[in-house]
Amino acid sequence: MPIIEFKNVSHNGILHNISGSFRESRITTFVGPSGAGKTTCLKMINGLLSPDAGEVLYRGRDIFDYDIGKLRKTISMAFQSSPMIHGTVYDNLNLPCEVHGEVLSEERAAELLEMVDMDASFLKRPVREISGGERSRVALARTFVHRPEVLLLDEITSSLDYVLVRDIERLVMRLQSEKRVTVIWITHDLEQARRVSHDMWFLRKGELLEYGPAEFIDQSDHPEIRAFSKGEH
Ligand SMILES: Nc1ncnc2c1ncn2[C@@H]1O[C@H](COP(=O)(O)OP(=O)(O)OP(=O)(O)O)[C@@H](O)[C@H]1O
Repeated sequence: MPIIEFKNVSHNGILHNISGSFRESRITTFVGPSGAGKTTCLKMINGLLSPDAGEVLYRGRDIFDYDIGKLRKTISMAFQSSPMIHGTVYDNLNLPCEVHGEVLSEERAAELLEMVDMDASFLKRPVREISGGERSRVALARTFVHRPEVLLLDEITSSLDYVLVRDIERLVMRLQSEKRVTVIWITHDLEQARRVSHDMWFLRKGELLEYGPAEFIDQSDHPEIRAFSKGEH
């Protein structure tokens, strides 16, 4: 059974009758031209938006049948430019706990940093003093606070230079394979999508033109996909 499934999902004139699924413990990237509805789709998966028609299923059940607070622990999200609050790295890692009236232990915080190859001395550092690459690592560590089953990543490398982009890609791939999480990742960068994807979803103008194992992006007969894969968009 797919871990997540869209069934005839439409939303606000932005998404049109989307039906498709995501395999568990895989990296699926959302690709397609700007304005295609990628972010809108991602927000449907953790209940930030709801369909006007159709349903989004998590392990076979409509996501709105779940307690939405619990669901957001299971399905965690990181956005473009890694929004951070003022304060220390610890304060930022603690944020998802604070939202749920919990407190993150120092030990767990150190463990989370270790997962992203940072040492515990960073916990007391103000975030304004850390580098862009370290910020991205902290943002990624933060998505793991509640031991999620699914990570939703929206353009997490778009503000980084090429070397750091590759570092973060390797990190996500390592964490995905170690923790067996399901990753759903929006990227504007088709080369990045080719490097990291097991599967892809190709969206255009709110329609899902094709999805499945990533190779289709270079083998599709669909003229729109062929043009996109050759950079003609
Ligand atoms: N709250 C909203 N109200 C009305 N239109 C919206 C809203 N949010 C997004 N849109 C529109 O819906 C379309 C899809 O937006 P979305 O952000 O999902 O696309 P995207 O594929 O993620 O785009 P990009 O790659 O540029 O980030 C766009 O035309 C956008 O302007």
